[in-house]
Amino acid sequence: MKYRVAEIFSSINGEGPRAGELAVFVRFAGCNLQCTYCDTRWANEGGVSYREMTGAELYKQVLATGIKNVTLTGGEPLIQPGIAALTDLLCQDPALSVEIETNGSVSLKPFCTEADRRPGFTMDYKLASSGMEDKMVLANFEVLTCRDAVKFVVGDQNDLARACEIISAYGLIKKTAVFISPVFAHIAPSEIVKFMIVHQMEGVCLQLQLHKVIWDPEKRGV
Ligand SMILES: C[S@@+](CC[C@H](N)C(=O)[O-])C[C@H]1O[C@@H](n2cnc3c(N)ncnc32)[C@H](O)[C@@H]1O
Ligand SMILES: Nc1nc2[nH]cc(C(=O)O)c2c(=O)[nH]1
Ligand code: SF4
Ligand SMILES: [Mg+2]
Repeated sequence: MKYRVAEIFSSINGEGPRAGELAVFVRFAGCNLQCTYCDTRWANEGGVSYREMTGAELYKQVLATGIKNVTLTGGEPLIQPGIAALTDLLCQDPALSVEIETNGSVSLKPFCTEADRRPGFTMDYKLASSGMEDKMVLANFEVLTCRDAVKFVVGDQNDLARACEIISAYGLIKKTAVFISPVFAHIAPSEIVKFMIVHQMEGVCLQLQLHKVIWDPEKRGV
């Protein structure tokens, strides 16, 4: 089995439950969605250059970094054929902590098992401003646990109101970690905080993409 790898790099994780920690990123080529605001559109385009790598090659490269947190992202990692074999390979190593960034359109039921060792999922719930809300698999909320996270990337007040509604309707705070993050440069973080105060969004964590503060927001491989 070979995987289409658009880039591998070491950085600090700029998003999610392990924000600020060192992580090695594997970005797969290709996505099944087209979010209006996507900051990695280049990795989804037909002509993107990628390396075909086996699981063993990927594992070796991850080990060579000496970094213990591994983030599989994209593109959409869960549409890579044979992705479960790769997560099994990485997760059998007790020294590694594996996280998958996924877009909410793929069923997580086959992945969220009772197994001791499985990846943690950070699942986006795509809101109206992404143009992809109708693609969301709502049944995923039944299988996410405290090992996982749901992220709402909000572009406007309408998105904020919808995120608030979903969090409450599905009791997400009791089940899993919940993040709200602005579409970069589209909505002021202070507007989000104001909304959180007014709507008493206890247990929700505002998150800004750290790597876009540290480096040029357009820079790849960071
Ligand atoms: C590029 S996506 C790749 C993983 C997967 N396809 C997904 O959407 O979750 C990784 C994360 O970046 C976020 N993201 C993409 N473009 C963004 C932007 N312009 N501002 C803020 N977050 C963005 C996505 O919402 C997602 O949480
Ligand atoms: N530093 C850094 N952290 C990240 N966390 C999630 C990312 C992603 O694109 O999925 C990402 C990314 O692209 N860079
Ligand atoms: S699902 Fe993720 S990679 Fe795909 S278009 Fe949306 S943000 Fe970009
Ligand atoms: Mg990114």
